[in-house]
Amino acid sequence: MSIRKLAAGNWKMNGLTAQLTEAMALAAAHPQPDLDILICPPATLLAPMATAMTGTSVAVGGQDCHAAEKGAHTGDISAAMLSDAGASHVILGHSERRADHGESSADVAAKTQAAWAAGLIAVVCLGETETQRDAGETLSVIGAQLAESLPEGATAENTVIAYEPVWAIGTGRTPTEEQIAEVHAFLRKNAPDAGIRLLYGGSVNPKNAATIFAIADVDGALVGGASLKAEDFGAIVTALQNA
Ligand SMILES: O=C(CO)COP(=O)(O)O
Repeated sequence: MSIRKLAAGNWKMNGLTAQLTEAMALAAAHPQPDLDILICPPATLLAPMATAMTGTSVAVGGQDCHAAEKGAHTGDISAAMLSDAGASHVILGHSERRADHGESSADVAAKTQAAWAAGLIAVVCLGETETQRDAGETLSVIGAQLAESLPEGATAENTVIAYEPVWAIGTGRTPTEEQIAEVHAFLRKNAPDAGIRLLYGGSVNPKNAATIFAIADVDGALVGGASLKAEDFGAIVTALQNA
């Protein structure tokens, strides 16, 4: 089975209007890529970025949504609102949200349902902490997160899974190729649909991208810091295209 690759950027809490030019430069540099490109900017930039990316190769996504359709949830954003602003995807269960906002895998599953109901593709994040890896618990942690974060009905069309070891995020440290291969093989075998795209995330940069993309069952990347600059993210897109 051939799986279409996905280069996804997570801008996290970075980016003002002036940085829309980075997305525009990325789109201009990759007019007809043989893969999917996604940028998930902060919510404030969703609508203007979606407008700027209309007719380009770059899709736009949110970084979180509420599990409820609407209502009295000050400061939150519903999946329908993301879609209305031009998003096609939403990142859910990022470790920063699990840590900063106490999100459980059950919360992530409820948000995933909400995303699907609004027609969004859910990019569901999983990953072990360094303590868990050191204790030899990586696959059991990933297995539990996978089972509990994905509701019934996950398919290659509505879901992407991102493996992001917590200790590799923003640290410049990456797992060994064997460690990434082991988790991705586990995810391929245990995901509800073998066609679900499996992204690796955590300190991906233009220098290590080609090595990471050569690993079996890595269908792309979820890139943080290096997705903020068109030049860096563009080099990662090119590495994925050439993998
Ligand atoms: O958390 C990440 C993407 O969601 C990875 O972040 P960095 O690429 O900055 O390590």
